[in-house]
Amino acid sequence: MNRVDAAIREQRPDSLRSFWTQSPETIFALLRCGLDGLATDDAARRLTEYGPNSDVDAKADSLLRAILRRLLEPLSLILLAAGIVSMATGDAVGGSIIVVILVVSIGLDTLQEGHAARTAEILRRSVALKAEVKRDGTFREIEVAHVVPGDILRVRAGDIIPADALILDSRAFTAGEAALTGEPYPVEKRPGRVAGASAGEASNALFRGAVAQTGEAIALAVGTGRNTVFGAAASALAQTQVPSPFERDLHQFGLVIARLTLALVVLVLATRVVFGRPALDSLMFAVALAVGLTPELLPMITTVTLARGAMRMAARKVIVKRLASIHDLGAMTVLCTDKTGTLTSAEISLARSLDASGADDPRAARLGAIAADLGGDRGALDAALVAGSAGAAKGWTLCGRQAFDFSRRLGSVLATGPAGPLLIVKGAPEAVLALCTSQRIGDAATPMDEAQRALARDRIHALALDGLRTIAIASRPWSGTTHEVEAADERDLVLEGLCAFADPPKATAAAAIARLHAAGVRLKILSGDDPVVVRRLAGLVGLRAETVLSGPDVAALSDDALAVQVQAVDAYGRLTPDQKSRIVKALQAKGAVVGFLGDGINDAPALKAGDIGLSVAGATGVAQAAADMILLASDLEVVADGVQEGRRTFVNILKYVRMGASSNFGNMLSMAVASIALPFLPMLPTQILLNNLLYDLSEVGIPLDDVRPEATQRPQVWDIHGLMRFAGVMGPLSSLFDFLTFGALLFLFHATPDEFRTAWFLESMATQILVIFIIRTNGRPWQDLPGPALATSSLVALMVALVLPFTPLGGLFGFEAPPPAMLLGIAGVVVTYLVCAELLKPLALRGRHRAPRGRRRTGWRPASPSPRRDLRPGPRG
Ligand SMILES: Nc1ncnc2c1ncn2[C@@H]1O[C@H](COP(=O)(O)OP(=O)(O)OP(=O)(O)O)[C@@H](O)[C@H]1O
Ligand SMILES: [Mg+2]
Repeated sequence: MNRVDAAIREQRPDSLRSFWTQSPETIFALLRCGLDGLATDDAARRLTEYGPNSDVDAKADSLLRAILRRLLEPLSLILLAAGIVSMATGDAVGGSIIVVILVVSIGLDTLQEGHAARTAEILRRSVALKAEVKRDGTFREIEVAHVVPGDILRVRAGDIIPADALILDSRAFTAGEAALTGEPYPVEKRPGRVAGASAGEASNALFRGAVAQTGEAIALAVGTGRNTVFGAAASALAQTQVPSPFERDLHQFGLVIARLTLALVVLVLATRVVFGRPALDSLMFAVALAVGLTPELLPMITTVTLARGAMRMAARKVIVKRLASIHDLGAMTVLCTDKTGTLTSAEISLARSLDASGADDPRAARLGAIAADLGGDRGALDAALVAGSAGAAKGWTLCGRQAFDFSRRLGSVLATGPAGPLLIVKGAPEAVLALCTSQRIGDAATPMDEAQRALARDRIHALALDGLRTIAIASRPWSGTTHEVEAADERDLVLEGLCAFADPPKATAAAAIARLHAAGVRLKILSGDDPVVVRRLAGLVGLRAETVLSGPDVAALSDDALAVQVQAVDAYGRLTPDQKSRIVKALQAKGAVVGFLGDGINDAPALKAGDIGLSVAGATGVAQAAADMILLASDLEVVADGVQEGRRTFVNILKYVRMGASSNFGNMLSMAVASIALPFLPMLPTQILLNNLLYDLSEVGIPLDDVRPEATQRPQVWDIHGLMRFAGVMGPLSSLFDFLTFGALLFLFHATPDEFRTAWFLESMATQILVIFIIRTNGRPWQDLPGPALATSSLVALMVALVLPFTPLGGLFGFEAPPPAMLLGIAGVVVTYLVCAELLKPLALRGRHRAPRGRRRTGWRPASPSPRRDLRPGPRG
């Protein structure tokens, strides 16, 4: 890949370094292209020449590399070395067994994980962002990765800029480059040569990774992939993902186990060496012990479980971009959503057009349509305006524009029509009313005073009560020469009237909200729309709607006060983009796991702030880029389905973690103690490795295991204290039975070392594997049987473990068949252990005192959405 990079750099004419100082003609010549864009075959050729417009797939793990990565882990290296040493020192069989076991484990792991990761990647690609480029003379959408230098791009508000490009034409275009240049405010971009060589001065250039905030631009792609001014930094920034709470917790868990393992192994090794036991044997034993203790399947189990979760979610129309977010979705306790498109249908329609006195008059809608057609955004409102007055913009030309701004909630267009240039302002009614000094009634414009403004507000209120959302249209005849519109031009306006839109709730919304609520997820509406419209909708879909906080209310509250308010209020209106993310943070401050569902540029900050960002296919690029998951159908039903899948996935990961933390750890702990107490090794290193391999094999079915619906009823939160409690009960229980086995073997059956090891191997395998059936469920094992995959993997592993010692192959591992009486004794221990484990399980799961308050307050027990529910015992699943 580096070679390709270097080759591109060589080919790239130096003058393209600061391409914005060049004229378009020069660059057209350099890149051998033109205004009409590229032909398909030319583009394909350039794609091979310049490489894909993406960051070099450094992470694409080849099979070989995946194997090497595992082999180069310290434990594997030690094992490999140990195997080679024993082969060299005469124990050819022992040595090769170690090597074979190592190879099989790594192979199993690599295959499983590789396959899972690939399927997840394919799904993720299916929602990759698109770019609009001119190919064979017409604009079409292609994958961002296929954009090449020489392409003519069209970027519009809400897009992520796909490549470094020189602007050829623009309309009220501004770009947000904060992540690249540090400039906090959107900068205006327009054609025209620039002399300055610094990127900050390049007002005629677009940079890959920046965000198109407003307007529209046509530009010539100059640099793609890493070969851009901000290079890899741009895309790295765009994709920076702080590890999710779940990933951090898993990592933490791995660290705890690793430390314990290290301490134990060093202790065993030191003690044995001090007591003069053979050094190589002791080292091998210690290493085998370490292998046995390491939850080495954890990465595989989580990846496979999450990837399977992603596949199941895809079948339910949710595409997962960040795998770990599946768990976060299952943990979600509050879902914030914007209104249009999720709670209401995306197709808003124009219902009425009124003049300033409230009489029906098409003029307001017609002017709105002209503004929307000539200089609108891609939002639903503008689409409805254009559709509502077909052909209104005929005969009008655009002269200037002030793009719609979500903080000011208005935008304007300067257009020349039959009667000369006219400034048309449209936006949220209160924002536009504040700028009007007169109003049009019929054909006459009369002055507007405070009383008339109040009348207009009453009219808007009445429309809102009917469920109609309104925007206001105002105008001002333009005198003098036309130029780009500035905010200062939006004064002394004539109120033309109101456009009212029908935006009825989706038929499915109320049921989906009820379903989410039953699953412990509260819904909150965070809208930029009129609080009255929001209140009405909230009532219709079954949310608490007595109080609706509006943007100014929110602005007046301190962070602490807001954190209190958000607990009780479910509906918010007239929020700015920043207020949306402020509310998300306020909810998080009180321990909620917050999801945000939105589709607009105005939703991007909140999508980033939320623990899980959800967007929809067809949403603006920034929203999709900021989201962790993309819904293929914009419907809350889909979210509810996804929540179920997220929890299901988590329950399965937890099964493995619980097993590792209790049964496996308990067994290895007894092994360590026995190795110090006994005059001989309690199990040979090869036997421990075999034990570990078979145990891993038995758990391979966990990602595919069934989960009972009860187990996914409440949000699932990782809880390290709960896990410790579980391990604290189940671990010692397992060790206790191990010691009973030792005692019986030594003092009752007077076992020889080989018989001892074999008998203990059998006991250890049987208890470790069979206890899966108990630990995997919070209910009774016989009422909640495992899925076929887990049943098969565990029973096959168990069969191999139970049969192998009695076959000729068993001799190679140093096994010696124990006498029947001893076998019977072992069977008795196993059965008693399983019964005790089942009896003690409720204790391990419940614990006597409450876990501390806060984010991770409960474990596999459900998190309670309200304090009242806290008092009830969690359902058992
Ligand atoms: N294209 C537009 N033209 C005029 N006014 C607009 C336009 N887009 C938005 N507005 C005004 O700004 C307000 C906020 O915008 P918008 O409704 O898109 O925000 P939102 O938070 O995404 O709301 P929603 O929850 O409905 O999706 C609107 O209620 C409307 O008054
Ligand atoms: Mg919206």
